Amino acid sequence: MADIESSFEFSSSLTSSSSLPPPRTRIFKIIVIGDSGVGKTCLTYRFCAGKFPDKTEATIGVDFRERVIEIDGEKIKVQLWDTAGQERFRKSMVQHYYRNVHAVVFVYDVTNAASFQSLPAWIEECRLHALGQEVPRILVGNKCDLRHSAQVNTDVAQQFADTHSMPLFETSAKSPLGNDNRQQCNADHVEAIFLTVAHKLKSQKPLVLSQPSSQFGDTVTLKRNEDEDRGSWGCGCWRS
Ligand SMILES: Nc1nc2c(ncn2[C@@H]2O[C@H](COP(=O)(O)OP(=O)(O)OP(=O)(O)O)[C@@H](O)[C@H]2O)c(=O)[nH]1
Repeated sequence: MADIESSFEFSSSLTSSSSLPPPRTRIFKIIVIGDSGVGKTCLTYRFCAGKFPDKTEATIGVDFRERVIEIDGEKIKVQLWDTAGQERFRKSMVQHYYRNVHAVVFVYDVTNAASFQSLPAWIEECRLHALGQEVPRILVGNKCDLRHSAQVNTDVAQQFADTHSMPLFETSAKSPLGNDNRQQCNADHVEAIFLTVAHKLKSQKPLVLSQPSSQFGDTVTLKRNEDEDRGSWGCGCWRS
């Protein structure tokens, strides 16, 4: 079984002067994987910085971006790990990606059939690192602003997503009104996709403290109950 853990970060600035437990921020680690060039950097940048990046270069190893969001009054840090798609830039880092992962986002490029065909290999790589169906996973078809050049049919993608028990989201990290856009494409999905994952993670069963913190200011790790809910999303495919 995958090691599904949730980290809590304690605010050290508030710990010394008060006997009350310090405020804490749950951290959800979400890894974003898929072939090189499918738009992982652009998707994560869009969610964390709110815009499409001016220019990107191939990711080397891993980048991570964070954004704090509030759900039902609780502050949650969404940590997106943007992994390198190119094998030569992945080798040394792979072990680090897969530790303490709360959710996986698989990305393909709707204009690149090969990136869709690579998905089983990415799923297998996750499985080999103990990230199977018990970990929330979603499938994202990116670059739907280039729909006229699409090579991956939505129905085929949906079938694949169903087979692997994942919700499918087709979206664009780029503006829906970009030059190449002929059909309205809901880029707000980028926001909604990651928020959906965060809601899903937050709504999972309460956490049980498994490792006591010796000092406030440390990051402690909480482990989930063994019998937690598995894989039910209650949300379907979002298409533009
Ligand atoms: N039209 C369009 N182009 C996009 C979109 N998302 C990304 N791109 C472009 O696709 C190219 C690759 O994007 P990246 O985000 O760097 O791809 P990546 O998956 O992070 O690539 P690696 O770091 O090599 O794994 C860049 O030229 C982006 O501008 C999109 O939604 N629409």
